[in-house]
Amino acid sequence: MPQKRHTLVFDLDGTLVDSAPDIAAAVNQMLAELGAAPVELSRIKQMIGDGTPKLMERVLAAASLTITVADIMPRFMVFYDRYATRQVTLYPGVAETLRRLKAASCRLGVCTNKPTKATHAVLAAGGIDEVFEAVIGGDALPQRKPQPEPLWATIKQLGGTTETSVMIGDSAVDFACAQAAGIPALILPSGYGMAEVAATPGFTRFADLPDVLRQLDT
Ligand SMILES: O=C(O)COP(=O)(O)O
Ligand SMILES: [Mg+2]
Repeated sequence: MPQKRHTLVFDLDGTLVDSAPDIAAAVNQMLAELGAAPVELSRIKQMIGDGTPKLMERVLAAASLTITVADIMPRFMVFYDRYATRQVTLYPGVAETLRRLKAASCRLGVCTNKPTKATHAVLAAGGIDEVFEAVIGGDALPQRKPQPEPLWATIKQLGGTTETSVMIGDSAVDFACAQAAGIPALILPSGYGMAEVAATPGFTRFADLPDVLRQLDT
């Protein structure tokens, strides 16, 4: 029997994959085209987690550019898709742990604020696309995390309920989304959004997940 909470919904950027170098490359290629100076990777990491429009708003502010997000977005997405899988890596233990959970009859989904096209490209590049039965990207619905709708949609596609589900993420956005949706969140300490949210005690590496899930039942 799988554990009580066996519908597992994962965040992508900063949780399953280290995608910040690719996102930074896309940002900085776009800035170069606009004649602006690059933004450091460490700063860009702090801008990831609320989706690409918010990322762009923060980048434009950091670079003191007055062009609007709406005007620059189509061009940024060209760079975003071009660079999406150049350097991306899975965090240690991710592929093995996901397969282990799947073998233990868990249903796995992704609920990310990353745009859908790049999400599928990253999952395929990491060789983990077939373990997920539901993938909801940041542009899939009118709402995005921390609003609960994309999380509820992922749970529904997985055939779960709020009683069977857990969100696994790396940021205050994931935490707030899980709270709004009415399910527990497990937050890793290694991601991008750690300035405003505490990591889940005992969850220091992705490979801890099966043990942390078992403890949720007790
Ligand atoms: O694209 C983003 O801003 C973040 O994506 P995430 O929801 O997978 O962390
Ligand atoms: Mg994230």
